Amino acid sequence: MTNQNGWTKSSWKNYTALQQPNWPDQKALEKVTKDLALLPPLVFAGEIRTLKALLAKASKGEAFLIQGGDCSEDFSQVTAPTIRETMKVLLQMAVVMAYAGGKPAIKVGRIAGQFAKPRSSDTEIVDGVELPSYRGDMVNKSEASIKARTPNPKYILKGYYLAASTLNLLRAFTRGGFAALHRVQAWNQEFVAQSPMGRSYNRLAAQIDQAIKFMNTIGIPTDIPQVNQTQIFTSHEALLLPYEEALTRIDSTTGDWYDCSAHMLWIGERTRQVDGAHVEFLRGVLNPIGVKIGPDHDIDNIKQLIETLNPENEPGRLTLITRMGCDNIEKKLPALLREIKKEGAHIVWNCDPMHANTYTSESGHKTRNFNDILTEITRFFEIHWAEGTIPGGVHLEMTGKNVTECVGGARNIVSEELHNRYDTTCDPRLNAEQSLEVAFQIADMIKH
Ligand SMILES: O=C[C@H](O)[C@H](O)COP(=O)(O)O
Ligand SMILES: C=C(OP(=O)(O)O)C(=O)O
Ligand SMILES: [Mn+2]
Repeated sequence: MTNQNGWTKSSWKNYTALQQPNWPDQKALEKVTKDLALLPPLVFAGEIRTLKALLAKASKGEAFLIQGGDCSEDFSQVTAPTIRETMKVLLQMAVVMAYAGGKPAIKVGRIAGQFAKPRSSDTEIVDGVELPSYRGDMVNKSEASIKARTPNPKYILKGYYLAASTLNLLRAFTRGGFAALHRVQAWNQEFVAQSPMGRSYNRLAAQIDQAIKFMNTIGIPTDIPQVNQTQIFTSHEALLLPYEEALTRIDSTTGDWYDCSAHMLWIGERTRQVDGAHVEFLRGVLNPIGVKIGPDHDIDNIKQLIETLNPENEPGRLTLITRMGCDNIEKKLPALLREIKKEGAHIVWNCDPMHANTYTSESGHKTRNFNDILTEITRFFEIHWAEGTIPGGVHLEMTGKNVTECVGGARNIVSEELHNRYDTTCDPRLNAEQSLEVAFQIADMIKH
């Protein structure tokens, strides 16, 4: 079935798709995608439209987007504690934005499907042996052996089921009372509570608690969805196009196409070619779409991407996720903002302060420095203020766990400590305390 300009859910196949795994068994891949196409969608189109409406507010400065989660979700970490702790940090960050920053936060996880990774190189050398690179748990395993690194399409199906169970738990927590504002104090984790950030958070939580008690005292009902419930949306990089196609469905209520693998999908820095398969695929679904933009972008090319992905200039449809690096952002972002502003395009400008601030420590760990991350965020805000554009959100690699993957922060993790709890299978994440610290800093800026 075709919609505008020859798009179908398979038309991407006529274009070049970069960063696809070398599946050894094409027949097995086809079988998996056929099976997937018969399985239920993971999200409902109505929820996707709700997110788009919220993002339209972020594009006007009336809300702030917090998008965050693992670089690469790990199948073995799809457990209740891991999901709960990541969700708690997102809730904490959102409450800090809303209470200290005075702006409602839109919570979007890199969760329930962030299982496929683009890599700089097809192979890597581990202990002198050349192996295919790890490309995410939906593709191969991170262990260093030829067998583990061979792409296997059955992992796609496993990823679908794990995404479904993650979403199920998120819905239960956010709708079933766990995320109620009465419990704002309980979201602080033990290892964070004793830290400077944890103490600031506790003070803020106590004030919210008092406000709710006061409302109860004077007879304002607090047993209402605005207090009792919340919504966490899902997102991932739409990299594995056979998976995305299989979950792309017509919404029976409107007749429109949606990619029902997640509420929001983004296109990575490495796959955003205007004439590439990823752009072709995403232009035809009505979800909110993100595009990563690194320091080597060409402004005319970004204009073409905007025209292709959002020809109607619909607010909330397009989020541009800039990841320039703390040293490059002042050179690169102002001209981009100025030129796109001239076009009158409605954009949610989102700051990814992680991906251009990565380096390898002496110990051999891929890491990021907390100060570089904060510097990129601060400059992002300052540049937007100077250009008269709107800083709409932040995109973080983070976890609720007490990992030691990024150096710095209030506890000043040093590079010698990275090996203590370095659990990521791909890029280094902020831990719960470092994430909360970022939230307080942002809250200060969104009050502006
Ligand atoms: O998360 C993103 C990418 O997969 C990652 O940054 C690329 O890393 P690499 O250069 O180690 O392949
Ligand atoms: C691969 C990623 O980012 P980018 O496309 O910006 O490099 C990512 O977000 O993990
Ligand atoms: Mn990453």
